Amino acid sequence: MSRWVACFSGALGWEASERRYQLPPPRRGSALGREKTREPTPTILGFFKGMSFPIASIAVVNSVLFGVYSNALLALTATSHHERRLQPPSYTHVFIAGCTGGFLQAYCLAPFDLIKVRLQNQTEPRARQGGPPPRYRGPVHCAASIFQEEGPRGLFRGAWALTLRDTPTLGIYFVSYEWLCRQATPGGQNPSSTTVLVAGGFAGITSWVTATPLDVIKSRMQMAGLEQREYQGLLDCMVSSARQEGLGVFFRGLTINSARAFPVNAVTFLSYEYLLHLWG
Ligand SMILES: C[N+](C)(C)CCCC[C@H](N)C(=O)O
Repeated sequence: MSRWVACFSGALGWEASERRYQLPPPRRGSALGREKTREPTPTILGFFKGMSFPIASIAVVNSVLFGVYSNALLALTATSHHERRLQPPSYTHVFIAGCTGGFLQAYCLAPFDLIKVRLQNQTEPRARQGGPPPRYRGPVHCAASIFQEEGPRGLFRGAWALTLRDTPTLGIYFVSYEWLCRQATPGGQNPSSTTVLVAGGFAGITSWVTATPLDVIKSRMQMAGLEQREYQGLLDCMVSSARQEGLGVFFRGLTINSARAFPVNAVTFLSYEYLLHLWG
């Protein structure tokens, strides 16, 4: 039980905006014929658009990830968290446990992630006078509309790409974290808070670097239902994106993903370790 509770530490993670992944929007008419619409004044709040929902959902998702990971590691190694400092698990076991956690969390994450991507890509500003109302009024309305318009399976659009993105990369995530902690910690001792922060931060970067190509594809597939653009599947999305925009498309958002990954995952691992220590 304590292990699952500890996993709520993950509530600290959230994901950056997805707008960067989409194709550039079509130009709106020439300078002469351009409509005079009043754009709302940009505010700092724009950076937090659509964030309340991911923050709430990430608690559930990270609980599943860290809960499955630590229980899978327990089943594989038969050693508790405390015993592991003296009998460290093999990297193969860490990788398998991480992949298991990644695989299961991807399915819980899929509908939340889809709603987040759709809301973040909604470009109609709420405040525009006389403009079209936003397609989705909020997360619940978004979920209900997807369900109605695209069916229950619509809520799992892009879930395959998400599973492919998260299964191996979360294995890499936990292996990097373990490896970095072991490098900086004398045998048999617990890693210091600084080590946990730095190792967690770099583990986040490593896993996002490896996940970014499939992250781009996943987001495009999730938007496809809305944009009336159908891809035949994952491979078709990859090939057509690469054809139209070159191979660089697979690394779109890499810098921002990595910059965000360091603090988020540093704090996630610190709270995970701290809570396990408290209740483990
Ligand atoms: C596997 N992938 C790279 C997608 C995520 C890995 C880190 C998970 C963390 N919650 C975060 O959002 O950074």
